[in-house]
Order: sequence, then structure tokens, then C-alpha cells
Amino acid sequence: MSKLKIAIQKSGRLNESSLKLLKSCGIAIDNGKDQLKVAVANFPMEILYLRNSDIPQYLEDGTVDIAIVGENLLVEQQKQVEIVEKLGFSKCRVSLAIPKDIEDESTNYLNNKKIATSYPVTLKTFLDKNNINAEIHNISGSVEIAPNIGLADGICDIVSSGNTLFRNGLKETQKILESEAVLVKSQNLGESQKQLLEKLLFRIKAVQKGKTSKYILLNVPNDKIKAVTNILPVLKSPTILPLAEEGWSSLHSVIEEQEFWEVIDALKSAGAEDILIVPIDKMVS
Ligand SMILES: Nc1ncnc2c1ncn2[C@@H]1O[C@H](COP(=O)(O)OP(=O)(O)OP(=O)(O)O)[C@@H](O)[C@H]1O
Ligand SMILES: O=P(O)(O)OC[C@H]1O[C@H](OP(=O)(O)OP(=O)(O)O)[C@H](O)[C@@H]1O
Ligand SMILES: [Mg+2]
Repeated sequence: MSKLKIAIQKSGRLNESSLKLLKSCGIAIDNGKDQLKVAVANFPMEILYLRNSDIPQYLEDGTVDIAIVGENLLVEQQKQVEIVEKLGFSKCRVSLAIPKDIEDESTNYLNNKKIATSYPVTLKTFLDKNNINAEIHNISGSVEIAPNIGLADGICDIVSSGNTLFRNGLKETQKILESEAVLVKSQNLGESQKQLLEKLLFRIKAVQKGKTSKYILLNVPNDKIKAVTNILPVLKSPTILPLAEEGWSSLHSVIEEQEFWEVIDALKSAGAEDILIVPIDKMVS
């Protein structure tokens, strides 16, 4: 039987969250030490642990069927691959930064200057679009050190918390793009791989929906049920169960967490009490 070959990063920023996502989709990964190709016992899948920067090429060649990579890498490598789903982790941006005591924060400051980066294609596209003529110095890591050692006047690199910039006396001046981990697929998937991908995607969506939804239970006097139900941003109509105490009911439903915070005060004013919010592991609509 054919298998779905998925590439994930061997080690680095994406490795742990990618494995966690697959595990939460019920995929049992049998990790042998230093094994770079791992079979899955309970899903027709093979996991290949690769360098992040090599993955888009493997996808384009069809050597792997799907992969988890950072969106920014796809922009940089411009390979023929297709994003299937945004995964919501490893959020970061690719930005320009300059030494913190330079007053001119406009991108014009970088005209005729030298910029160090690991993302030369992304940077060149941005510079061309903005008519900035700068020399690009390509280095593969520790980019933030470049201005301090006289290698460049500015940098273009990944920023997340901003700590690395801060610790190296730099400040972010321009965001070039935003990125997060994405599930990508090769353009040449066979029919059975397409079906397996659909199965996996179904599970990923159930996990993601579970993360943003919450199970809510609240106690309401019977004469206030209508008022509370009108405010509650539920996905479907709530379940209403009588409490042992006469005249009271318990309302159960599923809500989006963000929406709940917006109506909590109104719910209490309308008569809801003892509100419980419970996490949901997976959700299938
Ligand atoms: N500080 C960060 N915060 C959030 N996401 C990040 C951060 N740094 C990198 N990423 C994301 O994680 C991806 C992998 O980054 P990481 O530094 O682990 O690998 P790499 O050096 O690009 O690749 P390789 O596996 O080829 O060595 C990046 O492409 C980016 O999308
Ligand atoms: O804004 P921050 O939260 O400080 O994150 C940004 C840093 O994270 C990444 O480096 P990483 O730690 O992955 O090291 P690397 O250069 O070896 O890839 C990136 O290249 C920045 O240096
Ligand atoms: Mg890195």
C-alpha cells in the first residue's frame, strides 16, 4: 500500500511543534535515535527528517509528498510547491534592522550601503521594489553580529521576540514579510497520496478547531435562559439541562474563545453564574 511521505525539519525551530502536531493527529511516531526515515505504525505515512532549507527542493522534485516549513522559506526559494494549510506556529517576520543609534529609520538609509542576510532573494525583491540600491552580503547564520564587526551597515533577518536584535544593539526598521509554519504539498501527488493528505488534513483541522474553541457550562435561572442564550456566541443552539435546584438550568455549548471574552460581562449581567470554560482536544463539525 502506498504511503504519504512527509518531510519535517530534523532539528531546529520547527521540529518540536511539527512532531507535536502530528502526534495530536493520532500519528504514532516511533523515534529511533539518529533515524532519518521513520515509519508510522497507525497511518500509511513515512516521516523524513531533513534540513529545513533542503525541503522545498525535495517537494518540487516529488521526492517527498508533503512537508512542514516556514512560509518565509518558500518566498526565498520560489519553488513550485503549494501551501495546503497555515499551521499557526513558528510565527515570525523577516525584517530590516540597523544599529540602534542611527537616527534615519527610513529605508533610504540603506541606499549604497551593505546589508547582511540569509534571505538574499527576499531582500533583493524588496530593495528592487523600493528602488534601493544596496550591496547584499549573504551569510548563513548569526546575521545580527554583522553590523558590530563591520561586515555590514544593516541586516535583513528573522525577528520574533526582538531579543536577538536588542542584544546586538540593533533596531527593526521595516517588516518585509510575515511568516508561520505551513503544510505544503508537491504539485505531482498521486491519487492515493491525495486521499491520504485529505485524511491528514481532516485531522489537522479538527485539532486546530479544538484549540480555538472551548466548551462552556453555565448556570442560569430559567426565566433568564432566553436572555443569556441571545448573548452567548454559540456555534449551535445550547444544550439545556435542569439543575437539582428548582428554577435553575445548566447551559452547555461550544464557543470560540476570543468571542467569549467579549461577552463575559454581558453574560453575567444577564443572569449567568458559575461559568466554566473547558478545553476541547479535537472538534469535528
Ligand atoms: N526566532 C524564531 N521564532 C519563530 N520562528 C522562527 C524563528 N527563527 C526561525 N523561525 C522559523 O522557523 C524556520 C526554521 O528556522 P531554523 O532556524 O530552525 O532553521 P534554518 O536554520 O532555517 O534551517 P536548517 O534546518 O536548514 O538548518 C524558519 O524558516 C522560520 O520560518
Ligand atoms: O527575535 P528573536 O526571538 O530573538 O528571534 C530571532 C532569531 O531567531 C533566529 O535564529 P535561531 O535562534 O533560529 O538561530 P540560527 O541563526 O542558528 O538559525 C533568527 O535567525 C534570529 O536570529
Ligand atoms: Mg534560525
